[in-house]
Amino acid sequence: MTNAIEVTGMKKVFGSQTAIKDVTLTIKKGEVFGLLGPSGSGKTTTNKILTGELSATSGDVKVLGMDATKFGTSEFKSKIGILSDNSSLYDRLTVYDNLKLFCKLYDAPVKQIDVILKEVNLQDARSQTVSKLSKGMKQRVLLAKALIHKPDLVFLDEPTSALDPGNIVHIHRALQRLNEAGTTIFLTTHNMEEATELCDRVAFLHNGELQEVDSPSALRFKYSTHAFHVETVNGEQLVIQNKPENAGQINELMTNNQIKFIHTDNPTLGQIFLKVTGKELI
Ligand SMILES: Nc1ncnc2c1ncn2[C@@H]1O[C@H](COP(=O)(O)OP(=O)(O)OP(=O)(O)O)[C@@H](O)[C@H]1O
Repeated sequence: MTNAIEVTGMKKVFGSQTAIKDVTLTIKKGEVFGLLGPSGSGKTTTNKILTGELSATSGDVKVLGMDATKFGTSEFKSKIGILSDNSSLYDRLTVYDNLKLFCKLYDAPVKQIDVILKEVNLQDARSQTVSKLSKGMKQRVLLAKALIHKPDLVFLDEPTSALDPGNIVHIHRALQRLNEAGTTIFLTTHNMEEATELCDRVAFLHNGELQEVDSPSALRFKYSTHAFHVETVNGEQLVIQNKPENAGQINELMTNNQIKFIHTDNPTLGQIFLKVTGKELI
């Protein structure tokens, strides 16, 4: 099995509202995949269907080779990790005791606690009571909880939303190390910088439909105007198309030491999303 997730024609209807229209998607094992979309686009619904919290109205959903009928089984639960809005901790217990409880629940060895606390850079907080932790530290404990049983695939719903830059860096580094060790990551976010930094591929979700699925780099190239933007030492702003016939102009500017700044037009994922859907990502 080389695919971690296989979704064909997935649809989810809530009463009169269709939250997910017709999503078809394959995610390979070992990938970091980002589902990007603004509020209400269907990210959480997708996540919940893939983790078994909700059933799709129609379509086929396979996760780690198992179809949706297996999503309630302990085998399925032992292979996936979840960090979402619903994830919680026991406030009155220490970080260590919280993780010890989850070790019991998942049948994971307690020696894994110190390994995972190191991964999220929280070794020094192991004896602290959870209620006394900052929001960012709590989020890192929640990530540790999602990873304590060494799942093959982790679902992360907005893992860094409203966190300060320091905590975001700790979480991103932990996710990168996790992925290097072979874990597949399914990330839902509306944070385009996060997606650009972490994801091998992203998909744009707009009104319950996928609009683009590709690597951030391929999307930025596809939607680039392929022009050089030059600011000269005299403050002149030039836009020069990246074409062989313009090589002489750039060469002349360089030879005469006229270039103050030069950069290619690299649209951000947020700008591309706006171009594709007509909507802001946030
Ligand atoms: N249980 C539910 N009952 C009715 N409608 C729902 C339910 N859950 C989600 N929806 C609707 O489905 C659509 C998609 O919601 P969803 O929560 O998946 O979006 P989202 O992209 O995760 O948004 P956010 O970033 O704000 O969490 C929304 O219009 C929402 O109102």
